[in-house]
Amino acid sequence: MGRSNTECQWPEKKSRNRSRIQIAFREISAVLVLFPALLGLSLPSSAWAQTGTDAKPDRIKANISRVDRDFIEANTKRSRDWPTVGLDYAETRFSKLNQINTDNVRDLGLVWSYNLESSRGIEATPLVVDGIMYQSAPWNVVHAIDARTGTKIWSFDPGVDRSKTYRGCCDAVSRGLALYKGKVFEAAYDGRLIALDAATGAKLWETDTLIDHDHSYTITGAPRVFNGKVVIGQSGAEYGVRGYVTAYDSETGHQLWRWFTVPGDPSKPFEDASMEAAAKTWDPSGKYWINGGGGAPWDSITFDPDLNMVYVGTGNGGPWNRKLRSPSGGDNLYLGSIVALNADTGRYVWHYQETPGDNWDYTSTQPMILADIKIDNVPRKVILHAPKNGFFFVIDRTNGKFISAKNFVDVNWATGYDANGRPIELPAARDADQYESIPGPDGAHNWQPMSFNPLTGLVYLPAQHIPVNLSPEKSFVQNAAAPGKLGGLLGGNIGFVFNPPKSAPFGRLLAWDPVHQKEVWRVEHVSPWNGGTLTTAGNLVFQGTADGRFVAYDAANGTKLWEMPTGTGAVAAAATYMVDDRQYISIAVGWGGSYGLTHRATEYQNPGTIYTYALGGTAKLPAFVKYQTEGLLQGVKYDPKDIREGGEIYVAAACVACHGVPGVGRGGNIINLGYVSAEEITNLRHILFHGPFRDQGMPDFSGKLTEGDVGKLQAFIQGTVDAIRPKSR
Ligand SMILES: O=C(O)c1cc(C(=O)O)c2c(n1)C(=O)C(=O)c1cc(C(=O)O)[nH]c1-2
Ligand SMILES: [Ca+2]
Repeated sequence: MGRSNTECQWPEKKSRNRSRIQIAFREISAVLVLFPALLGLSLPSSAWAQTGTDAKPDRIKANISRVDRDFIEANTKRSRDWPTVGLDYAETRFSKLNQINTDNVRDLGLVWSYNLESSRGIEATPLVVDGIMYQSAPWNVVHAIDARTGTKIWSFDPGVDRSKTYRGCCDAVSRGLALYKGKVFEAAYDGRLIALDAATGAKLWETDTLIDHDHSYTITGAPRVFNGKVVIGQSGAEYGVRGYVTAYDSETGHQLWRWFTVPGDPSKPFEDASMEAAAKTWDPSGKYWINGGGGAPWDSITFDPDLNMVYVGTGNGGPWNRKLRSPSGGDNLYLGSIVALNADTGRYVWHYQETPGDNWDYTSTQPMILADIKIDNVPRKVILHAPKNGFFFVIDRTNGKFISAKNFVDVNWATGYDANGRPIELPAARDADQYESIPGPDGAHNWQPMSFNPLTGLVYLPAQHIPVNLSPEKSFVQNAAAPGKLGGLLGGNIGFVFNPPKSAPFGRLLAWDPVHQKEVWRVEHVSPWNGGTLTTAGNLVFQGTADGRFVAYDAANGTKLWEMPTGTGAVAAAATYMVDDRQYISIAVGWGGSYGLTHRATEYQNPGTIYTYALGGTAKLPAFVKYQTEGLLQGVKYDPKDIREGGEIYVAAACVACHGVPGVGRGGNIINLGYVSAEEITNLRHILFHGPFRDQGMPDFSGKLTEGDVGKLQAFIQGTVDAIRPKSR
């Protein structure tokens, strides 16, 4: 599906006189987007006018105590509140509110803004019940806010050790919170599940959800709560972990059940029959269990109260390259799958594997929507899903049977799915020594939530194209992963690639008809990595964009009806709710996440901010802060013969993942090393060894890089910048 986008070109194609090396390095910035989150920028925090709150703890306690299954199901009928991350159990992000609609949306104005005082990605949709808003920010700082006025009620900082941020691949993000019977639940980056008193922010209990701390586990996903159980997965499949989901008692934090996504060491007893079955699809000669095999369920978990099933979206293989993980092949269950579990026991019920034998970081963790739709005039209970691999899936959620799949952007790894729901693969995608992966590892759709409007019958999907050249990693050391350690990255599929991808990246908003599996309308954006969507009974779709706008479209045809600037790129999805009979819309903005670490599409770098809008709102936007850097790096001494080896170190030590390619692009939410002062690069050893940015998550390279490596890195950084510096005539 999808017209090809030929008018966009890589910028370098327009200029002719560039050396091969600079082109290579430019393309690496698009290639390697998935490693430890390092430097943040410290931002000035502006003063925000706030007008107070009358939200007293007793009132909050009384209201949030009501949030249980009955409340959430009742709210699904009217959408007055936004009590769960995806609005309802089905995670439709379709609000029945229509006070704001296509006729009056032009009168939408700002009511308040709230400074989250952060410089990293904001990915969470706020929860709002009875006018009390709960928002999670980077490193899991939780804010409780009066939604009428934007006044802080309380905030809670769980004290995540920021110097360990490099343990995760893709920024210090949190995808949201959960509410249940008077408590706020959050899963912290360091693996703790924490219950807070919704009225006061006091910690009620916390539990360590990680099975070990030697492997590089983190958590970025939102917990889900149902029937007194808090369910959470974790992240780390780029770094060698074994994925699992666990349910905890919402009152006490005691573990109730756990289900692993991939099998463990076959010489030990299997945890359950589903693991025994899965092990048959892995080649034990890969010794995959030493590093876990992957499958980290780092985002989507949904619940169907009627079927009493929990649906888990599982992650990619670790390492990505199947030849290293499972040398003789195999589907490697349950990577890249949707798995249904019994909600009471966590026992496996069914699975559908969207990407058998993953080789490309094609996770199925992307947000699911449970919908009841008619297909061939027969009512079906389905899951709508657009995982990274570029196909839109409709799956029967009662039994996991494949109904249909269609690519929603161009893909080059498979031509389609057969009637049994198996992809028809193109051999080059696994066998080529160098392969332009489309979709690339950032996916044709990533975690940015889609929404489904039953009135239009359309899914609003933030789609993208970020091609990446993959090549088997020559220096890969089997089962020796450790972030920030030379040669220890677990990609296994990312060599030092010299040729740029042939196609240009893009981002677009798609309106997708899941019944007929076809695109109905699209909006082209200036950049990939745009926000999740919200749709309403006012016939509207709302989306934040990478280039710093919050936009409303007509849900039927995609006509743009309204927009406001946001002062930074927006990636999270918005929420809407009623307070005192007035409909509000809130979005938390803050540029970041995997692609956002190294790329940007705005000239502004405002701190993470919640914007709240209503009809007739007249509040002023906060001042926008220009993104500023030093000029192009100049004057660092180096030996040109060190450039190439320095580049290999720059890739292997994962510098490129957070800092991009020196001088190519001016950085995402982390600085590009081509735009810092010569002193900083001259003194690089002081930054690499026991350096000053450890408290922002940069690894300490002591003992991992040598003094000689430092000189080579300096050569690569300054040499690359010199290669691309515009020549004076
Ligand atoms: O395999 C994993 O464990 C894992 C974890 C995460 C994460 O926790 O954020 C991401 C990914 N993979 C990933 O592949 C990916 O594209 C990605 C994007 C983002 C983000 O927040 O922007 N996280 C992640
Ligand atoms: Ca991944």
